[in-house]
This record gives sequence, C-alpha cells and structure tokens, in this order.
Amino acid sequence: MAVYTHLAAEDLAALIAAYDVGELVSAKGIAEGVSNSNWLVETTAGRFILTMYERRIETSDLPFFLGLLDHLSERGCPVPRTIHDRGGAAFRHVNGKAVALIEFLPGVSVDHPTPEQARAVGAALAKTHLAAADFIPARANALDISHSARALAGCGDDALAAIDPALPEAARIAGQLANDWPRDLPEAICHTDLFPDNVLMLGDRVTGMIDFYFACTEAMAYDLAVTHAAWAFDLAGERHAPEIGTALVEGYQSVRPLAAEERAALPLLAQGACLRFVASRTEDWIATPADALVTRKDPMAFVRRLHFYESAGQTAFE
Ligand SMILES: Nc1ncnc2c1ncn2[C@@H]1O[C@H](COP(=O)(O)OP(=O)(O)OP(=O)(O)O)[C@@H](O)[C@H]1O
Ligand SMILES: N[C@@H](CCO)C(=O)O
Repeated sequence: MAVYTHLAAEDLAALIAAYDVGELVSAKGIAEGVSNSNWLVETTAGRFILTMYERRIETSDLPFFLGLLDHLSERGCPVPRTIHDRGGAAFRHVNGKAVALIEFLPGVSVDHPTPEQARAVGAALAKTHLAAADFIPARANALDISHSARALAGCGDDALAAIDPALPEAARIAGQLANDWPRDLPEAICHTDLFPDNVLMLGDRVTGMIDFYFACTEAMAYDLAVTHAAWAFDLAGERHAPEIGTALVEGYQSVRPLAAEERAALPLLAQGACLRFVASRTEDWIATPADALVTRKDPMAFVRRLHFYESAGQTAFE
C-alpha cells in the first residue's frame, strides 16, 4: 500500500481550494507505489494526482523534478504537468509534508509488453532526451556506478551471501565497473528508472511517463540501457526477450540515432544499470523485515540480467 499519511477531509478541501481546479468531489488513496502517498483526486474540473512526498525525496530537489515535468510536458512529451497553486507555487506543505498536485494522465502499465509497445517506449524516451536539452538545471546521479559499488561493498560479503551466494561476486563486478566506466558519452536529463510501472499506455501509445524522482544528468545511452534492462526480460529476470529489446532500441533510434561510441558502450552501461538495481534492492532487502507490509524486490533478478549482459555483449542489443 502507498498511502502513509491520513489526510483529513478538511485539510484536503483546504488544500484543493488553494488551486484553481474547481471544487473537491472525491479523493481515493492509490495502492500502487512504495515511496510516496498518492491520491486520485476528482474535482468539478477533472481528475488529478495528489502526491505527498514521504521519504527519499529532498524538498530541495522538488523545484528540479516538478520544473522538469512542466518543461517536458510543454514540449509535447507524454509527461504530466504540475498544477501550480493560485500563488504560482509548484508545491505546498500540509502538516509539515510537501505535496504537489499533478495532471492525471490516462493509460495503464503493461506487464507483458509487445514489440510495438516497446518501440513506442524507446521513441518516447528519446523524445524526452531531446526535449530536456534546453532544461537548464542539472542534478548529479546519486545512484551512479560508484555509489552502487560502495553500497554493495558496505553491506559486507557475509550479509550479501546470506541473501544469495552469488551476490558477493556482483559486488566485485561493481567495483571493477566503477573503474572502467565511460565518462565522455553525450548527456541529458535522464529518467533512469523507466520500468514498465512508470509508463502508462493505451494500446501501442505511450500516454504517460511518470515518477521522474530519480531524474538526473546522465549519459543518454545509460538511460536506454536502464530501460532495456527493465523491459527486455521476464519479471524474474530469467528469460531475455530479444524482440522487446530490439524494438526498444529501434524505437529510440527512430528519434535519436546512437553514436558509435554509445552503441559500443551499451553492454557495459547495461551491466551498470543492473548493478544500480542490485544495490538498491539489496539495501532495501536488508533494511526491510521479511514480514513487512511492503513486498521486497528481489536483487537476484538483476544479478541474472547482469550476467546475461556480461556474456551476450553487443548481441544483447541487435
Ligand atoms: N500523472 C499520473 N496520471 C495517472 N496515474 C498516475 C499518475 N501518477 C501516478 N499515477 C498512478 O499512481 C501510481 C503510483 O505512482 P508512483 O509509481 O509514482 O508511486 P511512488 O510511490 O511515487 O513511486 P515508486 O513506488 O515507483 O517509488 C502509479 O502506478 C499510477 O497508477
Ligand atoms: N524500479 C526500481 C525501484 C525504484 O528504484 C526497482 O525495480 O528496483
């Protein structure tokens, strides 16, 4: 579940009255998501998403994230714009917590994408990279390969091996990759977490890209590698789905062709992408009791993908 805070009806009504969005009709907590509390809010003017930032997100980063949504949406990307309050503010505070009202976009997240859907996702990702070119603020990637290597090393081999005997080896690969990481690839503001649950679709059309709360200045090819690792496998990370991966890369290149050095770097970038999720999932695994309400995500699903990219090399992207 992801409604961590109870919002009293009068607080909600007072909040909505600060925006020019009509009268409050209803508000329902949204179960999906784990980081923030989200409500689907209906007013006499339409539907909106109300997000309360609960953890992980620094309030000082909100102008960057919410400004990025507005920037991309103004440039025709399927990204929800931020609704600003009557005073022009992109976010407000309720009971000491930051909240933002976000445009509601139609669509559903797909569990089993088709190649046509993957092609559309690749094209939509490339469009955001191009549209972000004139977004001035920058934000460093706090979860880059050096962070993944440090985070895994910090867990210690015993704790890693207790989760799975193959995890300490993944930690060693992270240390090696941090040394070999390519530094000169073309950058833009990247989503860096474009999993299927962060994409809304209607048929083959991408209607929404959401959850930009890991967005940062990164190599664009890395963002494509993250998306490949997130989309081109079954959920367990056991089976590579080459037709999905190929369609995703083709869709991306239909909008923004990759330079030769970006293509050459993809296998290594994809291993780094896998390690980013191995690291965050491992840390969460250790920090979350097995009987907690939140379901822990399995780090091994990305260790298997890591080894796939290691052995497949360039063929993973053909
Ligand atoms: N702009 C939007 N339009 C329509 N639905 C949305 C929108 N934003 C979020 N949602 C819905 O709310 C759900 C939860 O949102 P989200 O995934 O952003 O939660 P989170 O807790 O912030 O993120 P996460 O769990 O990925 O860290 C989504 O799965 C989607 O169904
Ligand atoms: N998309 C991530 C969670 C957000 O970091 C995962 O599946 O591990």
